Amino acid sequence: MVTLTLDGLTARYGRRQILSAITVPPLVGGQVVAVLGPNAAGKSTLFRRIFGLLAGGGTVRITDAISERPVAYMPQETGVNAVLTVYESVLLARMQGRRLNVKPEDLAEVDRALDELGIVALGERDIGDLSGGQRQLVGAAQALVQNPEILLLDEPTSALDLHRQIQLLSILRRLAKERGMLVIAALHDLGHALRFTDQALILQEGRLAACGATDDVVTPELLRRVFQVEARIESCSRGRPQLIVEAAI
Ligand SMILES: Nc1ncnc2c1ncn2[C@@H]1O[C@H](COP(=O)(O)OP(=O)(O)OP(=O)(O)O)[C@@H](O)[C@H]1O
Repeated sequence: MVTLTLDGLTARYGRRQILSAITVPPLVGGQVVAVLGPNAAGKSTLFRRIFGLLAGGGTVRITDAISERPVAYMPQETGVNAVLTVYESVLLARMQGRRLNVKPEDLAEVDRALDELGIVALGERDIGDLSGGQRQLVGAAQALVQNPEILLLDEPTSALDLHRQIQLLSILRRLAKERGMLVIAALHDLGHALRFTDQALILQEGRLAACGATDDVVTPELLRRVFQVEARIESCSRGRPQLIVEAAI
């Protein structure tokens, strides 16, 4: 199974240090990992550093990958500056780094990604004409169509309605298990993190405040210390953890 190890990662913008020595024990495929933290904690910077868009100290080690390009990345903001249909944009994402020699299996993968995300009906629409939420699902399709072993998603649910948030997180969880994929997603909804993710990395001011099984790590004490909210975690009638926020501190 693919494994990602982060060892002493640092990153800076100009002279400003953003990430300080982020060391994370091996993250193994088949699970969903949440990257959590307040605004400006360094979540997007960590994704850019892992994907190689940003240089810095420390090492990003990927072991036991099968493909040559095992990582796909969906940024927080997916710019739309091309006149392409949704289908074309997802196909283009599929062909990244390869000659534009489209094979039937490439088209099948595009169909599969659109189908997984429930956006087949958007296929012929221009991406520039989509709503924010629709565009976010297309961004997820563009990442998924690459059949990555490691999928990095920067706030993939921020523009989605509640139904689609739950749908996308459920799909990611299923695909992680089915394909042995390592899904790493930045999330602001800690309740969703508790329900849909196996592990969590908590960032605070560019440092790793905690990491481990989400249930173990997201505690009232951490919510107070890092997220500055007074909150409880209770079990719902189905035994799932439920986050109840009392107040901002
Ligand atoms: N291109 C850039 N140039 C300079 N500073 C940047 C740049 N991008 C981000 N920063 C700074 O780096 C820090 C971390 O930003 P980052 O976007 O990684 O945070 P984040 O945890 O993803 O935040 P959010 O939850 O608000 O999306 C912030 O202080 C931000 O102002």
